[in-house]
Amino acid sequence: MLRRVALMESPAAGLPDRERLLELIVELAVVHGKVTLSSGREADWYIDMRRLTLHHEGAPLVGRVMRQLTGDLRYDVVGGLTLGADPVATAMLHAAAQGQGFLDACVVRKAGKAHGLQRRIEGPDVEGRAVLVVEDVSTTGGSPLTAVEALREAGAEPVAVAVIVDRGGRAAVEAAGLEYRAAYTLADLDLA
Ligand SMILES: O=P(O)(O)OC[C@H]1O[C@H](OP(=O)(O)OP(=O)(O)O)[C@H](O)[C@@H]1O
Ligand SMILES: O=C(O)c1cc(=O)[nH]c(=O)[nH]1
Repeated sequence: MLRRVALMESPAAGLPDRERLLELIVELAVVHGKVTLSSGREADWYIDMRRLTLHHEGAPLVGRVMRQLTGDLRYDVVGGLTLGADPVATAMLHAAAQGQGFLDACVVRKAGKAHGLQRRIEGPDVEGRAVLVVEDVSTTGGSPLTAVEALREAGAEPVAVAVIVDRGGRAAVEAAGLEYRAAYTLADLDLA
């Protein structure tokens, strides 16, 4: 029990994981200024989650917070559309490896590879397995839904979509009949 409490706190700041991760997102990832989003839409701010998910303190926190967010779901593979999803999935794999049980990760390519084994989904085989689809930030929900489609084509069963920050993807994912979980909303980041 003592060990579990210790794992849920960020040693660097002495804060609970969820609070420290939120601090880091605001500090490292939120950028104000004109940007074009993946969907082609214009926006006045951007959340560059790669600055967080590839950060020495951010990555382990991402793994623990996302595992806590999805602790009641049954899945044994985690992954999503490359590139944003990749460090989220591997952080969760490492968090799981430090606890009980196991978790494999996968990477869904944006397009199938033309050489080598020509796989669209990289990593251990996902056929017949329950997969949690993840994202760093979700705006239209298009990226996780592309991953869901590719995983189904490969014979996997996507069980839910989990994102670190929801920028608006919930409606599309839920309309596609999938459960959607977000660790933080725009209100948490004072961006709503
Ligand atoms: O909800 P959506 O409208 O799909 O937008 C969000 C996506 O945008 C970003 O990735 P991006 O498309 O910039 O590509 P990258 O992961 O290769 O950086 C982000 O990592 C999400 O995957
Ligand atoms: O919609 C996007 O493309 C997008 C928004 C955002 O805040 N961050 C990001 O990486 N992508």
